[in-house]
Amino acid sequence: MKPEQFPEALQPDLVPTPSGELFYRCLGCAAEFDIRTLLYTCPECGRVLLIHDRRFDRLKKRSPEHWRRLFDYRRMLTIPALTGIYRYHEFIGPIIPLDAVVYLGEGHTPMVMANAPLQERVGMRFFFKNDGQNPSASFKDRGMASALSYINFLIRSGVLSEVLAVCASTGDTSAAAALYAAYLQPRIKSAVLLPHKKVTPQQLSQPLGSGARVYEIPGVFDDCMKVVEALSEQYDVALLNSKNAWRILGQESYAYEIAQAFEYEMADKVVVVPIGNAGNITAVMSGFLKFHQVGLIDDLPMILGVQSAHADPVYQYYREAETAKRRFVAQSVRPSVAQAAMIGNPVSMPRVIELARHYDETAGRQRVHVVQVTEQAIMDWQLRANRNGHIACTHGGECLAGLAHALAQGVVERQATAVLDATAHALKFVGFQELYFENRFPADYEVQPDPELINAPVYMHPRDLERVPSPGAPLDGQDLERFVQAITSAIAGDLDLKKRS
Ligand SMILES: N[C@@H](CCOP(=O)(O)O)C(=O)O
Repeated sequence: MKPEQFPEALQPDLVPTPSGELFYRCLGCAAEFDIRTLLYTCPECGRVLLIHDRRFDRLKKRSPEHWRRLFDYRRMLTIPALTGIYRYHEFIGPIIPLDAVVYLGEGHTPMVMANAPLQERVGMRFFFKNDGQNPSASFKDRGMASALSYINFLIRSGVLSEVLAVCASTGDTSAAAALYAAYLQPRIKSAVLLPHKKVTPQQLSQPLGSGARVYEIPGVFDDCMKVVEALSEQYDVALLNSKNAWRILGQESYAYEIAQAFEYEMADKVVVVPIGNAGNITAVMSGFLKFHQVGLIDDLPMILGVQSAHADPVYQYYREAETAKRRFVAQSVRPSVAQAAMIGNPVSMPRVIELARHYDETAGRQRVHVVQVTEQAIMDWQLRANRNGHIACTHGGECLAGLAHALAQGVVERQATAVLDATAHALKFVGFQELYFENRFPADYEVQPDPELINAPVYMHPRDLERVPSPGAPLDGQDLERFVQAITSAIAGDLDLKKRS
């Protein structure tokens, strides 16, 4: 639909133009900094930053009803820049002109309702939101679309000319960073740091394919992150991890899409996210808070963060019930099937502490919870979900394990409806499925396969078959007939099929 075909009352606001006054604010000392500089930490005290809009209150001048209609009608526009996360332009990056927006197909991922048997097994109604259906097959694309649109904007405004973008990654971030950088080459190039042998082959293939410079280093993600921080402090590079507050803005779109999908009725909703570097839970809380501030939603949904017992620093922090006694302690992580979240020192922890406090305060009760699950539960629930028609990765399994656990503990009510973040596509983590099916998990993962969930291919090669086809050597005539009949009978026997009369 063309803008002039939309209702008149919406037309002036349909296609957003740059507005607002963004600035960085330090979470430590509250110092404020110009948005036109690439900043990741406070130059004064070294703490992380968040981006605020000095003119945010202008958004309250439009009624909630007007916003809802605007977002709904924007769905019908055919302008590429408004097709992805920038449908929520005013909330995500109002200073970015639409011609600087980088859109590679991210956002608006499907919410798939669990089928009846799976809902019954878990004990409540829930959906997976499949962020594995983003272009690089994970939720990180939301944040990269935002961070790279911002860099593109700086290049177009003449603030920057060439950019080397760097990130540390357990796999997904590097895939997304390399993809978006490749789209903007030659002005932007990327280099990614991965912990050697702690990234799946599928994830490793992604930045390689996009042409990034890929470094593998000893240690775990936290070590890569330290090097990337040092690089960004000492050299002119653009850090693309979620330490970069522009990443958080883009990932807020996940919350906006959920609110829109439920017609903004959030009172009885639970949003379940796995926690690794903690950028995602930060963005989800921040997104819902912004929509609440302008009255787009009346209630804040419950946020349920989930961590594996092998990498659970955030869970350990919140385990202490008394706020004043809580102390964050960075952890040394153990091998985890939720490998993307194998992080002992999440860079967004200060943001989580601040936003969770604000979230609970705004809701007037505890609305942010963090639970811990076992590696066994993650694998079992992931496979169970996929057997019921989902494409959840291990982190989707982690969310489902967390939901089942929270339900059993009474943290989540049975009448609620949950949305689980399937953060990446199952195919990225298929190696863990293989280890499970072949019962080959190294002992430190602490995973034993449930025989009911194991599956393996059946090789059909009847012994009495003298000739079988092979590539370049097909069968024909009677040989082909014998082959087809022998395999048909063998499969029918295995499946216990009754012959048609
Ligand atoms: N799970 C992440 C770790 C880095 O997270 P980020 O959101 O801070 O970039 C990954 O995929 O690399």
